[in-house]
Amino acid sequence: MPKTAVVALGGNVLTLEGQSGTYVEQELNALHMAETVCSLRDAGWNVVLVHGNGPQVGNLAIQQEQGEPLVPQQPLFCLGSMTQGQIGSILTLALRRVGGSRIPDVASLVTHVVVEADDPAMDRPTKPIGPFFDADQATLLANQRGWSVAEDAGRGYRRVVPSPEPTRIVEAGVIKTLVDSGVIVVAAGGGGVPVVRQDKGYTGVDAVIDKDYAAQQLATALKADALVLVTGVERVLLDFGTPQQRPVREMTAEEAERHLGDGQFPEGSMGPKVRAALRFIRNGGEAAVITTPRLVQASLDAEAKADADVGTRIVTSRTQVGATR
Ligand SMILES: Nc1ncnc2c1ncn2[C@@H]1O[C@H](COP(=O)(O)OP(=O)(O)O)[C@@H](O)[C@H]1O
Ligand SMILES: NC(=O)OP(=O)(O)O
Repeated sequence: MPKTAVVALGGNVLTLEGQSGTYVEQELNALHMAETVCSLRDAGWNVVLVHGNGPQVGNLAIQQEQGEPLVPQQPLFCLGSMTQGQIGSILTLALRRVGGSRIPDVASLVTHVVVEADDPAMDRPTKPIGPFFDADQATLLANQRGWSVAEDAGRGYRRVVPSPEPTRIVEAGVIKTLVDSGVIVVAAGGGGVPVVRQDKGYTGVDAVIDKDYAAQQLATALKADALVLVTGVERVLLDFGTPQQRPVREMTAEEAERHLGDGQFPEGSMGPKVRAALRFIRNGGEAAVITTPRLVQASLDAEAKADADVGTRIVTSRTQVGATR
């Protein structure tokens, strides 16, 4: 029975820092990610890809604003579904191009994720979307357009929107059926389209769910063997951004919890990744990995030698002596 990895891919991996988000940029960046997924397939893993959409959904929201009054704006949750189509298509094309006959079918699934209507996060915008601005531009845009803006992990200012906790993946059952039959599935993109339960069915709410938390929910629901959080840094760093910063090769759940409690990982960047990894382990998962596309394969190798070039592994119990550096 092949193992299953749920791989979360940051929106910032598709639109790199300094890029504006053209189609060609995203297409090229997706090819790198496709190489990683194809190597995982070659190593016998079933793969579910959960992509971010922060840069893309924010760009789309600006395009919507510019379109007024010629065409009506669509709600934010609906823009989330549009980015699932956009990025799902880019990833599918990249996988087919890189994988050719090596890979089976690829399916990108519009996915809805249930949130609670009374989640306090709905009144507290925290999720950065769209382009980066300097402080003056951000203040101007906030005044002109009624945006909430905030500083994003030392990289500049961005629009921020509510980001409630995902509680259930509506399409988890069909995703499992596809994965079990060997299909590479792109699902819960952008954290999923946020919906709340109604008497009959669901209705969308204006928010952007954190894709790392949605990926964890999905990984737990699928009883996946690994949760892989792909981002722009090879390893999680302790004392990030200080002269004392140092990489972590392996953290037990207890250590991850302690470092989170000590405020080592900022909300809106590394915090959700470490918390998602921790939740996966606490809900029965074996190992979670945080790294760049280049090191995914090696990082999933639990037997990797102590000096191997790997990312950060979050595990139930220590596998390597002296692995936390
Ligand atoms: N403790 C830390 N260790 C490593 N990177 C950190 C840490 N704290 C903040 N970061 C920053 O967080 C970024 C990852 O978060 P983000 O860019 O939001 O992720 P995503 O790839 O999902 O878009 C890293 O590239 C790094 O700049
Ligand atoms: N939805 C989401 O978490 O997107 P990013 O990973 O791009 O921030």
